[in-house]
Amino acid sequence: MCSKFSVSTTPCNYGANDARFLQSETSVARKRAQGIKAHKCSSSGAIPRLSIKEFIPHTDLRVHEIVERQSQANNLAKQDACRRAEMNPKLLEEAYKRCRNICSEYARTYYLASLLMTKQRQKAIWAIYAWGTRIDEMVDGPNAVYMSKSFLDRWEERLEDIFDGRPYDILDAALTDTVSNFCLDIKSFKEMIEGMRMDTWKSRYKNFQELYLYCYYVAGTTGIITVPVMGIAAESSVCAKSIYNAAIHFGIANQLTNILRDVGEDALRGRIYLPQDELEQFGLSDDDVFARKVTDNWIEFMKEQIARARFYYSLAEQGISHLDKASHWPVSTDRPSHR
Ligand SMILES: CC(C)=CCC/C(C)=C/CC/C(C)=C/CC/C(C)=C/[C@@H]1[C@@H](COP(=O)(O)OP(=O)(O)O)[C@]1(C)CC/C=C(\C)CC/C=C(\C)CCC=C(C)C
Repeated sequence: MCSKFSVSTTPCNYGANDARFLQSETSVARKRAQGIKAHKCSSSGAIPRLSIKEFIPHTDLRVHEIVERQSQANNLAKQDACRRAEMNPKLLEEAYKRCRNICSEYARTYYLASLLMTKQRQKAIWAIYAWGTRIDEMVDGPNAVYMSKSFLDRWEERLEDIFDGRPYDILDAALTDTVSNFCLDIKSFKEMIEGMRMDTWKSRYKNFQELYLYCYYVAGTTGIITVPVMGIAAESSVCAKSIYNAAIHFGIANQLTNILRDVGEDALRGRIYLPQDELEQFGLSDDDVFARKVTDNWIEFMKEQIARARFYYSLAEQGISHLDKASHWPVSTDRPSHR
């Protein structure tokens, strides 16, 4: 039984609560815009303002379609028609133990957050993390030079097998169990692989729209995958789509934070995950990034990028209160407390 899968079936014909939810998103945007003061650049006069408060509509990302699919899975769960993977309990115990070890070793913060969750949810987070970080390592890790299209194609085949109840290895077995426990949909996992594919051919982002799409693929998808695990509060009256949108924003905020944290490390691999047009507006170029010189322009540029990441955290914030109560604390601890 997929009893933990609790996507609200509230239709998305925006009611009063949704209107309030969306309205407050725009008022956060407005406040954010007011909060950014014009400042002077030491070398070239006034520093440009970036449109960090601009919404990137999710229309093209087919979030609606994903929410629909998850809701259908939920209905299957209610009829107990969800495909169950039968696996040896001892093997599963070992599988989750290994996923837990990976999560605690590679992602201390996420791991600590997971310890605040119910047992079934924490196991799911470990399995999702272990799967995601393995592809991330293939694309970003020391063996990334050997990465090829066929490798990722193979990973996608393995994903299909996970969802068909035929895991390839013991870590995949944990994910097979998780996707059947929570009736997760395969689409967002496939999109995450798509984001990893982008990493194999793209190392520059013309503007924020392009970077946003990348962040959606690699991290927004994590938000979508995690919502059914965290559960939507039974008493929540906003439509599921707004909660999924908040979860996407949460993933994007986390990814933007990672990008800003790792600028130097990424540059060593020839990658710059910063909008090229915005670098240019601040009088900066790829060479400045590679030179790792902290100039006044760089500091001002980074301040704007940090403000944008915070903006996405603020968009995500309200969504947290619509999750199952037991998930509020663990998810809240997973974002920076300093605003
Ligand atoms: C609550 C909780 C602890 C959830 C975490 C689950 C998780 C972290 C899964 C990540 C899976 C993963 C590794 C995917 C590969 C793609 C990738 C690298 C994504 C980046 C994660 C950073 O991981 P790490 O720091 O190990 O990466 P580096 O080694 O530094 O490259 C991401 C930044 C994505 C993180 C995404 C989230 C934290 C979103 C979680 C969403 C929710 C909990 C839903 C919240 C719901 C609402 C309504 C707000």
